Amino acid sequence: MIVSRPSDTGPVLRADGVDVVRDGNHLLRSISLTVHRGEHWALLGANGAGKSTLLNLLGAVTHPTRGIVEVLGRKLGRVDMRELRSYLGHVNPRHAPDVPLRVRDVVLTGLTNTTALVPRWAPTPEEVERAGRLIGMLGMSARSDAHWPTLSQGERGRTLIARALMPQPRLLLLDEPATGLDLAAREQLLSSIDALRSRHPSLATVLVTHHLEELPASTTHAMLLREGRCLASGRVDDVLTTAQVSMCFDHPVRITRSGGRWAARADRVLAVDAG
Ligand SMILES: Nc1ncnc2c1ncn2[C@@H]1O[C@H](COP(=O)(O)OP(=O)(O)OP(=O)(O)O)[C@@H](O)[C@H]1O
Repeated sequence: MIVSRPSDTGPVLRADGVDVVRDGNHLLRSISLTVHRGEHWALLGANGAGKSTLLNLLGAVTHPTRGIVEVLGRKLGRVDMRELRSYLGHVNPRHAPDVPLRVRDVVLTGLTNTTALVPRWAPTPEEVERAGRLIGMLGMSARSDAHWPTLSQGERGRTLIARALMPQPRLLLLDEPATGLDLAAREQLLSSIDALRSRHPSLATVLVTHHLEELPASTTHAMLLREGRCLASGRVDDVLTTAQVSMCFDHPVRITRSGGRWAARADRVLAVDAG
């Protein structure tokens, strides 16, 4: 079992020949992926493609059935998963505090990885200051005294990212962070993610989404999943092509990139041909 902080060198994540089988169903087949410092990966695929299953492996939540997964240089199966999880930030949009905490207290619970403030635990002045800086970076300073139930969904999302960053993780996992956000809230969130990445150049991130419009411009790499298999993986401009994304979603779409961001439009000519 590990007792020391994971090493700061080598790949942040490595999966090699990973299969996940649950109740006789193959949820992932032969998945391999290496994520280095400073890389920002997008995991894309249709409903049920296996994105959350893969993110749960990368977040040291579950074990693979076959193959190797190394998180921060530690091989799953040989480590204390709970301890390993304390070294990475995992933003789960379904997270909810047990009690109606204020934004800055929700962010501080990132240090204890709990849903409430731990009794008789107190953050250091440096930790309080860091929480304030992260709240500012995520554009939430004006709301830092607001209580969780009064926050909009977009404000909750940004609060949870600040919370996940409190332990100064080398790896941040984002599970559909823009789902349910209106246009302005989505754009604020994506700008915050871009700002975060440029201020922390050695941070690695993996972001799951169904929608190319929800990818921050700072995305560097992508993996397309279809029915549990990797269809394409590598540098983002090599992966997010019209042909590959159409195959991934089993629907003809045309992919464009402008101002760093992506858009997918149904390709009517191909759709008619396909029909
Ligand atoms: N414990 C389980 N036992 C059997 N099947 C499961 C189990 N967990 C997930 N699945 C199935 O595995 C497939 C992949 O699920 P997963 O949640 O990883 O997909 P996803 O790409 O994240 O989908 P979505 O975009 O809808 O969230 C789905 O068909 C799901 O129903």
